[in-house]
Amino acid sequence: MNADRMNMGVWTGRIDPEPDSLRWHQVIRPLDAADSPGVALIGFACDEGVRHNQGRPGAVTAPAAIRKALASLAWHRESPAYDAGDVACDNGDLDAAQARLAADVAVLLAAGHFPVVLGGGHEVAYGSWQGLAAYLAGTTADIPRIGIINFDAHFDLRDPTHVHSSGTPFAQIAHACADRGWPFRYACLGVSRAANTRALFRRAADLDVLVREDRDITPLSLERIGEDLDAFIATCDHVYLTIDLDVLPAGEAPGVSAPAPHGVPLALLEPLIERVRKSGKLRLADLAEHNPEFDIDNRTARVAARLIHLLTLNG
Ligand SMILES: N=CN[C@@H](CCC(=O)O)C(=O)O
Ligand SMILES: [Mn+2]
Ligand SMILES: [Mn+2]
Repeated sequence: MNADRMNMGVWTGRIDPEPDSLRWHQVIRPLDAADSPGVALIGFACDEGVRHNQGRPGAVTAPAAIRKALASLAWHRESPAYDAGDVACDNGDLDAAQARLAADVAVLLAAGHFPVVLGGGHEVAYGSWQGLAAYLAGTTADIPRIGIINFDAHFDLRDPTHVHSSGTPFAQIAHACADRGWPFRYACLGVSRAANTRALFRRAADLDVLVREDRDITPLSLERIGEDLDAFIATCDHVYLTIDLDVLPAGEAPGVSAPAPHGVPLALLEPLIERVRKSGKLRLADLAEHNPEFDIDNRTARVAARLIHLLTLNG
């Protein structure tokens, strides 16, 4: 494993004296103590891509902030949870950091774990996806149909020709799929029309991306959008879920590089994420763009922790 920065000391919190009152910090163990498959958290302590994308750096400390928020949440799982430590971005070499994350994600998948990657800027996605791709390439002769479901205010489909950043991961994945002769199946939900240029909308259309804008995700449309998501998932063999926390309204997630004036509230996001989890095809998830420097009362870290709790509820 490339992840080395391990600090189990972050896993502390309240301890209730009554029985059956466990919290994450009392249950989670270091990965090297793993004896059976479970959830494996791995941090991507990197905001180099945010820097390359003219954003506000700070996401490098997000993995620790998210672990801290998760530590005190109630434990409702049956199978174990492990902390695999952090992959860091050394000497600003983003491509190398993504490759090291990918290698670790592939190892975790091969061991039967459900990896949840704690970004980091959204450049984490290129590392996460490469890990799933490497694992699948090594285990099946068939061409894998990977569905990427991104909850995000942004497409992150910028042209990666000149710079690799937090704004380019899905364009990089599209190129990687084309090189391999694999289909590129991408759904981006929560997109802000105001925050994405016409060029990006055109690229999304050219790539046949399933797009739902932030303002179109309402209590009334939720069921229909859920059905659209189910139909998308039905065309895929494996799902990679990536959640950019800037999809949430700025009031719910202030601690991000690019806070959303509109956003999609957690109350609408959760039922959609539940559908993804219940599909039985979810292999890998990550959370991106948390920036603790701009958080207010750990709101964003708490939302991230709650989403991890939701994603791992029935394991
Ligand atoms: N991962 C973030 N991507 C956004 C950032 C937008 C911004 O910084 O305003 C993007 O490139 O569009
Ligand atoms: Mn975003
Ligand atoms: Mn993003």
